[in-house]
Amino acid sequence: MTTSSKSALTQGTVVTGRWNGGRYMIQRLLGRGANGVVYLVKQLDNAKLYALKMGFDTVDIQSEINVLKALQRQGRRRGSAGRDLSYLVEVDDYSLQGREIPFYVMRYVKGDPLRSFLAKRGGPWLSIAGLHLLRQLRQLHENGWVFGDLKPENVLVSPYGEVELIDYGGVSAIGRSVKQFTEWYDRGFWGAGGRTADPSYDWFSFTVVCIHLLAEEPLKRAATQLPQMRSSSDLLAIIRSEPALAPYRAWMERAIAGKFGDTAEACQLWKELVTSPLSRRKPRQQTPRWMLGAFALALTLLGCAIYLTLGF
Ligand SMILES: Nc1ncnc2c1ncn2[C@@H]1O[C@H](COP(=O)(O)OP(=O)(O)OP(=O)(O)O)[C@@H](O)[C@H]1O
Repeated sequence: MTTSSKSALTQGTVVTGRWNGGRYMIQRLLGRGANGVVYLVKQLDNAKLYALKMGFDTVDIQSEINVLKALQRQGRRRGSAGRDLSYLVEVDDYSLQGREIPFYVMRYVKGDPLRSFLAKRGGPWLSIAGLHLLRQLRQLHENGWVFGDLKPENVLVSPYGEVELIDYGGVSAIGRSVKQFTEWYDRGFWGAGGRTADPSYDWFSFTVVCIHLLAEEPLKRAATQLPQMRSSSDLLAIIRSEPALAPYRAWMERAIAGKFGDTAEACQLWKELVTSPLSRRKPRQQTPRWMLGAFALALTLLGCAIYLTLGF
């Protein structure tokens, strides 16, 4: 695909599907990645907002669509009330300057990427967002898929810590090779295992994502060593020494070693640590009064989110 599909469509442009005739008006650009451009659009028939992704490459976007369709079918078959049933809205082509550009329409996820969410809310919110993220991964794994390219940019978080995975371009069937990955979060990069798609591949990436978000500097130092020096021991050393990771230490050691029975167990253990006293311990140093107030408010909000998530 040439630059015509890579350059952004302007606000107000109406994208009409060639085969189904769906009409979507571009509201604004949501983001741009390696595989496509994503717009916020309004469906003209019902004025609902959606996210519309236009692919740069027909093969890449088609494989993403195939995964989303398969997830939808599996969700229907199992009668799951999961999100996948409504995530993919429609698939079509858009004719632009004599070219057919494949696109798909999906649910618009209103949220912040994981990094900005934690920057706004504070590190302890990783407990709740992490639990939601693990539940999303469990759903995928139980349906026979591995997410593969797990990284902070592919995780959008709602104000209460609910999580949506976006970008299904890296999803692979369990047992196949992981088809898309990003160095730091890749088990192979750390010499810690192969790139066969199995649930433990995602547990590993999940752990490096958490380390990246809570202990960026030591991770950066370890990742920029010579490849022959790099190993999972570097990650374990960070996990064991960084105070911000202390609440998650035991869980992360198991994740790096791939030692959960399945992702349901990984979720259960994460849930237990989220509710353990260590993860809720308050900082001890002298803190200005206004900051204590803000901290108390943040703790209350976090408490509410945990309450809602765990369904007490
Ligand atoms: N459903 C959605 N709702 C809201 N925003 C979205 C949605 N899907 C994607 N985005 C935004 O668009 C950006 C690019 O989307 P996406 O990651 O799917 O593209 P990509 O080309 O596959 O990216 P990558 O380079 O990571 O492979 C995302 O970072 C996000 O900000």
